[in-house]
Amino acid sequence: MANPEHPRLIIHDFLSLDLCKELGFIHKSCGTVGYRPNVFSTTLSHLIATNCAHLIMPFVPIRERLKEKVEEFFGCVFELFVEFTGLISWSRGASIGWHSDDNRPYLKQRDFAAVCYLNSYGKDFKGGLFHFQDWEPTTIVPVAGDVVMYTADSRNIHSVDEITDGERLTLTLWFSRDGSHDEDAKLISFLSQSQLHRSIHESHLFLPLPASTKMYWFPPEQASTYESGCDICFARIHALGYNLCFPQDKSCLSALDTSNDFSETLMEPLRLTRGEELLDVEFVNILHVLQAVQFYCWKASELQTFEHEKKINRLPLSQSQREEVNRLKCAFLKDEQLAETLFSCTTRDKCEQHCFNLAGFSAAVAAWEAYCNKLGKEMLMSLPYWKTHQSIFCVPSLGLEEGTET
Ligand SMILES: O=C(O)CCC(=O)C(=O)O
Ligand SMILES: [Fe+2]
Repeated sequence: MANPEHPRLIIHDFLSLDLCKELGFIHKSCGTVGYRPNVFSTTLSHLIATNCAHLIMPFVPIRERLKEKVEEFFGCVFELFVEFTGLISWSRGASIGWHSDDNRPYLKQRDFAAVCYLNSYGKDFKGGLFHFQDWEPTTIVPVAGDVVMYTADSRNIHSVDEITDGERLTLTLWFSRDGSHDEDAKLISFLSQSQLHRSIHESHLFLPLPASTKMYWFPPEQASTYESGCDICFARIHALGYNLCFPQDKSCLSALDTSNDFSETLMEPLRLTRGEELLDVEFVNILHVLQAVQFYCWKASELQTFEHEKKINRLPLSQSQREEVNRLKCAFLKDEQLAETLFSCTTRDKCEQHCFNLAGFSAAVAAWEAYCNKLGKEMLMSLPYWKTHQSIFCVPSLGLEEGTET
């Protein structure tokens, strides 16, 4: 039963560690610059907009379980709508002072919040403790898998300490009693539009399509000049020990030299380099590269047994490729120190972040494709049911709830 003066609930191990890692993969390969300084976010509508609608599938059972739990605990069965779902990460320097989550006129529809911690204090980041102003518990130490639920009103004034190292990651949902703020209805309409020309019977490649380059440029206020800061996708790739260059037959160097609008070059085919070597595989754009390297990071230890036919070779970098790598770095990583501050964690073992073997990486590229195709199929099969019910849910006949936690 909720304490009527401060209705809140903390549940440990609500999400499995693998689910936390999967959502981490989605955020680190699809996120954009967020709404506050040093904050990055991935919304479901952004996933749809970047041709990654299939990546909303892992959220579906979690949203359902969270909504049920909130309804049950706060005593409002079958009353709530999900108003917002998003992955939110905070890097060094981010914090938030005392506030309630409905504290703006445009946020009044928010009745309840659920914050799921996807990584852990002390291991993945420092700082970032959550505090309630009144009543117990006064402090919550974020641990991967735990969730805190509370009413969005002034009975639950809270704050988050400044992050001092690493990247703190959460899945945050807000719930409303007001059906006109139902996120599902908007998402389904957007999804229907975006999937109009797709059919379940065709096999598809679910390749990401970057949004406006401004959404990936940090810090955002300097987006128009591109004179400082970095592209966050580029920075994340770099933080994992990789660099980029163009495919052989392509010379975009002139664009880098002369045009201010060089940012578009990351929307074009790219290849990966590591140290003095080129990995001989072509990606359609920077988001494609980022998904592959983040997937490898997520799954590295499980890929030994994955059977596939994608054998990637490595070649020594030529002098001109080396120059190209450096020029791309100069263009998209104007402030290398800043990128390091945002996306690497000094408490973390660097070897863990940087380990690489070619067979594992080749398997990851193939396994990523299989993963996307599986989710894509499930999404396309679910969509007609979602449209009919105007609600996003696990369609039982598809067995989608198999992978969920209990
Ligand atoms: O991430 C958290 O622990 C809480 C974040 C928060 O208070 C908010 O986004 O309003
Ligand atoms: Fe909050």
